[in-house]
Amino acid sequence: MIAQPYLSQLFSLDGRVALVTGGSSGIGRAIAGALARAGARVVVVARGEAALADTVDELTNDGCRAAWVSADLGTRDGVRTAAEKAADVYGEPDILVNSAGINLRPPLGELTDDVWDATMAVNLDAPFLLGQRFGPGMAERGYGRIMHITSQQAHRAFVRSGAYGVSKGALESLARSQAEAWSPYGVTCNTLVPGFVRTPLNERLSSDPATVEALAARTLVGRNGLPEDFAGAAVFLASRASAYVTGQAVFVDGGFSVH
Ligand SMILES: NC(=O)c1ccc[n+]([C@@H]2O[C@H](COP(=O)([O-])OP(=O)(O)OC[C@H]3O[C@@H](n4cnc5c(N)ncnc54)[C@H](O)[C@@H]3O)[C@@H](O)[C@H]2O)c1
Repeated sequence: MIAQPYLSQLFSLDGRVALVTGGSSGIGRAIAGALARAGARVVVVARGEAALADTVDELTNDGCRAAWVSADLGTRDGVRTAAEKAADVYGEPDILVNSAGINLRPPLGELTDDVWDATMAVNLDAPFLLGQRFGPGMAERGYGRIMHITSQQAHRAFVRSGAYGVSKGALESLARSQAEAWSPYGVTCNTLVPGFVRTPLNERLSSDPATVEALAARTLVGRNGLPEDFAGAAVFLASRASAYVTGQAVFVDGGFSVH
């Protein structure tokens, strides 16, 4: 039987350090906030200093411990430099959340090498490199939580899936590889799969009310997602409560994927 004090400790992130890429906007920002409010010290890594500073101000004003690192995760040097700067703040992370992502939407027929490379760099290479940098240390310390934010497009074709769907499908596979390598050492690796969430990522799609309504109608809950919908799942996957959950795709999509 699980005693009550033990149950609340299960979800606590006190003493943990988290690195959240894309933590200055949308889903990543909501996750960074949730992890910080659950007790973690959080470093947000993204592009754009104003949004980063604003995110960290919000958290520190709320009594949380948070810091930011500005980086271009679209280059390998950018990722490596960001990783070292982030680790300098509170030490190596126990929790790594890869939320930074881009969705350039040319149909496959019009896809250039440049769009392909840029998509893979941010959506797939950066999560891989950060995992390689921090996963072994987590395994050595006996506790780690890696989460990647993927997409419905990892699981089925959509209009203009192009490079984006491929990058997210590969990220699902990366999570399983990481889970296979590190789960025996206390490091779980999972993905969070959103439905449609209005954020700067899909500004153009979001500006068409008919599309937004049609997407909401495809959920079982009857509405599109909000960044805050990811808070609970992220705290669960970051905490000791999820010790036996690894290599999984956790759909936070209001039932979109099963409707
Ligand atoms: N919004 C949705 O409907 C939706 C659906 C499925 C999947 N996703 C995924 O969720 C994740 C978060 O998306 P969001 O909707 O919150 O997007 P967003 O545009 O609100 O945030 C993206 C974040 O990534 C960062 N970023 C982008 N390119 C970067 C780069 N080169 N270097 C450093 N940082 C960079 C941005 O600075 C920002 O913080 C993405 O991986 C996205 O693919 C979103």
